[in-house]
Amino acid sequence: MTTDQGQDDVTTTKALIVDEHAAHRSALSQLLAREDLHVHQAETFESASRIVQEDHFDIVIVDLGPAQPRGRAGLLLTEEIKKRAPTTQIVIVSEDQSVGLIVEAMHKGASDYIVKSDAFANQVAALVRKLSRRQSLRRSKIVCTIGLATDSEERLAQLLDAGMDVARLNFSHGEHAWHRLVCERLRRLSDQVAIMGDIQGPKIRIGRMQEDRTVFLDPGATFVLTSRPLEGDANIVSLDYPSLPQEVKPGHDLYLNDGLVALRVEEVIDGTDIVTRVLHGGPLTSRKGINAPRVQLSATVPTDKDRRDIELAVALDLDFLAVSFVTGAADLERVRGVVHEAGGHIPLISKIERAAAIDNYKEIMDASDGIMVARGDLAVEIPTEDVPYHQKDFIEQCNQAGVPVICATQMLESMTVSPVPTRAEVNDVFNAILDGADAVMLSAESASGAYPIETVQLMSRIVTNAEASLPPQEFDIRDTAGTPYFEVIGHGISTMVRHMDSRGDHISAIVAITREGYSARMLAKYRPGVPIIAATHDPRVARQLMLSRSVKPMLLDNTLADPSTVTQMAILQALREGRVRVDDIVLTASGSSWAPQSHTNFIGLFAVRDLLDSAS
Ligand SMILES: Nc1ncnc2c1ncn2[C@@H]1O[C@H](COP(=O)(O)OP(=O)(O)OP(=O)(O)O)[C@@H](O)[C@H]1O
Ligand SMILES: CC(=O)C(=O)O
Repeated sequence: MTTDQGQDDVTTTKALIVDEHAAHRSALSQLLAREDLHVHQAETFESASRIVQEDHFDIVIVDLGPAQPRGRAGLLLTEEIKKRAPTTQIVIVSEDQSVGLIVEAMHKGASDYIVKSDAFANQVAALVRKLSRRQSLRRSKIVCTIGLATDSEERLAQLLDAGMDVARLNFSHGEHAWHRLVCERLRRLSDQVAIMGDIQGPKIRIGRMQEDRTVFLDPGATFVLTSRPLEGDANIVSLDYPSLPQEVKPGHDLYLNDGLVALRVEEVIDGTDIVTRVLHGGPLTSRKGINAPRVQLSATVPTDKDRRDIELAVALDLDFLAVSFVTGAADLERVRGVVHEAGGHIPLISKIERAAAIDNYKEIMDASDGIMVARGDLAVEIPTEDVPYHQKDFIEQCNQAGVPVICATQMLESMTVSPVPTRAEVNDVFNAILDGADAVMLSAESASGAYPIETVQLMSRIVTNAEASLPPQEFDIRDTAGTPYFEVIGHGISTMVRHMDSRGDHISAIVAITREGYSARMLAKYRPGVPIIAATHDPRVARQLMLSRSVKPMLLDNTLADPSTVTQMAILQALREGRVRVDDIVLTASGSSWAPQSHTNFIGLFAVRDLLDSAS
């Protein structure tokens, strides 16, 4: 049986089910078809062996059957497929839960082993969904703004397959019901994707144009911004910030639509209407933003709207909250207060988009859980040619401090209308990774563009290429002077990776056991140049690590145990999930059971094979 042939290349994962029971095959096929997989079936190992010689499968599910020697034949099939197609993921299903058989299956190359129970078909389907989002080699992260172009379940699934790590919901657009719906869809599709809410802050926007038309402002024309409610046209439009007429003065310049349109204030009439002259004309649509760089605005973050949006963010248990128009640490203090009042705890990402934020950058960074270089507004608030210098400087300071940093806006802007970006845009994404950004972000490209999936796929390829050009150790190992003494562990692990490399013994991953995510971030700060598998029991911590470069969160499927057992279980789980291989050498970082209050204080060095041998 084959599902609908997909229209594009993001829905072509192929799976083969090998099971002697027709009823089991058909039940599982139906479940997998819902995951948009192309599903084939084989009744016997012999027919499966023939099918895999003729066709490539991404995933093969092998039911070992009730007893030996059938099980043995299934393991031989596993070995044969792995030899022929090493990238094929094999899931073994069996009633036999003996450790010896499980270990042997892993040795033969199985990615996972599911013990048959009443719910096994659902378990297999969930695992296959996970495996089909192929383990990406990319270490830096991709943030996608969700909008009307991508809010369907189908599109969201395609964004995930294409490489979205964090979904951004911009509270400047859309009703609460819409944000709630998108969140529910995302959570249904993935327990790993992080969701970031973005509060508007004291951003001034124009109101609606009549029938949401696009109007054109001609240079030299008069244009009025009014606090009176009305539907806009090419002569006048309303404002969503009623005190602006009191706060501007003749001679002030106002920029609309990310600076595409510039207006000079001539006079204010009746305390409500700002009469302006159009300096640079251009198109204008409903709800576009206004920047007033020289105006001392009285509004601060959080606004009343922000408070309502924060309550929603807490109710939806969002993983990050981006805070617009931050000017100092006090703004973050107030936002944090509102988050706590609403009964939540959400890491805050400060958006750097005001001139004042540049002056107060250090205090903002120290008070933030992450930084976003929000180049859209920043390039209007300060001279556009000054932005690249600040981008590099902010990223460098974040890297030094171990604070995750996102580079945002217009990264592949031309792909909103074209399947091919400009050469300069490709360079921009590449260079942001060389600068050291943990994540790169898409705005209109993924929210309202014509090619959202293609844009994410391309961004992922550019990022992977950029990472390949980085030196194996991204930095000269940083000094730990001035940091807490336990950060020496992060420094030490990075040094060990480098030393092992110089001997020709490559470390393939660091497995870090992390309760609150701190140790994984601390390891990432020293940019060891290999994936950090952050093993945690807390799904929220796992999602909040999605923003940090090199950190690959892994939700532990075992229950709490002492730290050394958790480390062993974590390596075995990483092996089952295809994150490490049998021949790999891994470093581990964890706490100890006899100093449970301490931070990470144990480093381990393991050959994965030894661990398997001792478990058998
Ligand atoms: N929830 C949404 N619904 C509809 N369109 C959206 C949504 N989110 C974003 N968009 C569209 O994508 C464009 C770019 O998204 P982005 O989040 O950068 O918004 P913005 O309005 O430019 O700004 P800001 O980030 O300053 O709030 C928006 O101008 C809007 O047209
Ligand atoms: C992302 C955003 O808000 C900006 O670039 O202005």
